[in-house]
Amino acid sequence: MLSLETDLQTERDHLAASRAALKRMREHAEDLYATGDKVAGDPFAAETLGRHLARRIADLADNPDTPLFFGRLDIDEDRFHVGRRHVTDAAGEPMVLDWRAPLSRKFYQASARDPQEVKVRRRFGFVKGTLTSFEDENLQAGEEHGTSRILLEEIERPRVGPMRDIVATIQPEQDELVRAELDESICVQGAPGTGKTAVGLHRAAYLLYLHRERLRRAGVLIVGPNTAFLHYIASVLPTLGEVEVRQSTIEDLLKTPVKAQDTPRAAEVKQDPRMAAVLARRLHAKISKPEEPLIVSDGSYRWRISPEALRRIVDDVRREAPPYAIGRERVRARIVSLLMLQSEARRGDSPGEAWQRRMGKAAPVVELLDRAWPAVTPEQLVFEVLTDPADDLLSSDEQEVITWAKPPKTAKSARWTAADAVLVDEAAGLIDRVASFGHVVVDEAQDLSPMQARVIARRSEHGSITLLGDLAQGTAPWATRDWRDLLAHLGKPDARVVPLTTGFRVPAAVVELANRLLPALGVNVPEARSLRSDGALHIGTTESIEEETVKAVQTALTFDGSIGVIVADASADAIAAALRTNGITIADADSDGRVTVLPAGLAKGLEYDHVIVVEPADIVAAEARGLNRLFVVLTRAVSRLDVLHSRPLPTPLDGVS
Ligand SMILES: Nc1ncnc2c1ncn2[C@@H]1O[C@H](COP(=O)(O)OP(=O)(O)OP(=O)(O)O)[C@@H](O)[C@H]1O
Repeated sequence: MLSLETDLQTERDHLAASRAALKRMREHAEDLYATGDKVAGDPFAAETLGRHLARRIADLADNPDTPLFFGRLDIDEDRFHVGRRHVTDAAGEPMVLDWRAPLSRKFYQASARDPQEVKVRRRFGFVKGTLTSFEDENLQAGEEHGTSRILLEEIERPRVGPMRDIVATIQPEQDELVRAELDESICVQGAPGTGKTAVGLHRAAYLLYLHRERLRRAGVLIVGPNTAFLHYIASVLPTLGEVEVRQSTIEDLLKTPVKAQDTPRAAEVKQDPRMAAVLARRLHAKISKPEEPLIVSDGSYRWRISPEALRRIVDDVRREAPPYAIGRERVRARIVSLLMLQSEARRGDSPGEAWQRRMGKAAPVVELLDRAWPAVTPEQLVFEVLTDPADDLLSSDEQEVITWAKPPKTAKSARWTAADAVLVDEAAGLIDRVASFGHVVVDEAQDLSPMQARVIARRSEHGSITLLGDLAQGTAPWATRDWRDLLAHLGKPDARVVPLTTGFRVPAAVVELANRLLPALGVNVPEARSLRSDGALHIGTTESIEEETVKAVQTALTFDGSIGVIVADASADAIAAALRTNGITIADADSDGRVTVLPAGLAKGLEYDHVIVVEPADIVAAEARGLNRLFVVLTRAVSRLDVLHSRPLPTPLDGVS
């Protein structure tokens, strides 16, 4: 007992010393920042150094509630504390190792079967930033805790506020994915709550640590399903010291403002991959073979290029298949080259750059280009296709549903829909190059349409992707049923597909209930196995659904943590009103309350300690993939789930009580 207390005190001393060392590192960076413009040679260097130091200072911020280290490795006679960032003492000796350092990997991967030279692995328990306990595994003596108490406490803690990092408790199968190589694209098929989002965010942080310069230049992009979700995950990367990652929905990646709505049928046709071919064909149909010679004067001489030579140029460039606008410039450049050759032959010397530029812009050259390879904007191309979608790739019925109901006069006055915005992006990718990110993480990827997948493919052409999703949670009309199909649209057909099946969120009883839906969902995915045997499930029938919901929320408020009331989208306002009438504060943009009323359509990716699902039959009836939506909704609960219904439960849940 005495030795335990002594040990605890030694660790607390190390924590205090590490804090002091971190403070010293931060002060040093602040001093450098203050004198940066004196040491840097020129204003540009000063600016770069300034930005670097400002980032470094932000990196070194100490948050008293977030422990500086969470583990220790004893290897030979050395002890290494593992934490969120490197901390060194005044002599440069490590006091805390960053969790992403190569040596730290042993903290996550070592086991009694394969100790990897680790004698003892120690995990620390903290309460509000104070070190209160530790747990040792003497791996070389064959001692290993199946499921650590500290991990169980972490996953069973009440969830309030945004998502937190999981660095202290990353599991070996998650660690494999987090530390995959930068050039490897991976697809994670994970049942609800298996840590897909967590893995994706930690992989981004890991890659930024290992390939900082390369990725800072090319950028890292995280794509999530909606802004509520992005808000929920927004603080994970900053707590890991990474602030320069772009987080966006697919819609926000696109430049076109959305001002109109498609019918579901029109949206479905527009999101079909054949539309990519329709746009490409329409674009290339604009290219034509010159029939007339080009005759152009430079003020001193008149030059002539034969139709055959012009046709050869157009044919060659078409075969090289560059983006369309680059093709147009290539044709122009080759015409100017031919003119230069003629000029050299006649005058005996090479004309200068100004002459070349002038000839490239000469009216006859521009007229020829406008006929043979006319300039076009992405909006113009989509406008033309939606004005007259005649193409044998589409049935006449499909052509009809996507034709403008009220055709705008010009592309500029068009009111675009969300699916049109994707088509405009496709057209933009055909016309010009799109900048590629170094790495892209896509969450809830099962819902991407093929055309949306191509939006991502263009932005990750020279980078890798981490695709995260669950086929069982696909709710969009075009949601994929097979990862290979989606990976092909993403341009990464050979990516590894890895399953995750250990659930960290949803208690076993709730997983069991949700798994009853799986056979009816038409997808082939492994079932989840919950790590949590705690939790409570309650299914209640009632005459008055609103009254019962109010009662359930009042009971839920007697426990700790967040409460999510999930209802069919159309009933959300009525339920919120009933709760307010009964004096219950509901969280919204202006207030933080513990109770959220969530339309089922927005539940994806989120979690609440206590979930109250109101009238499952309505949630199922609201959309074509309503059963998949119910599967999502049922798996949001961390500790307790109430299912309230006045109508019969959907068939796969028949007989549960
Ligand atoms: N290794 C871990 N240690 C502690 N908590 C974990 C671990 N892995 C995941 N979690 C927690 O489990 C919960 C679910 O994780 P996450 O949201 O990443 O799962 P998901 O697979 O993306 O779920 P969904 O399918 O619902 O989108 C989160 O609260 C997360 O912090």
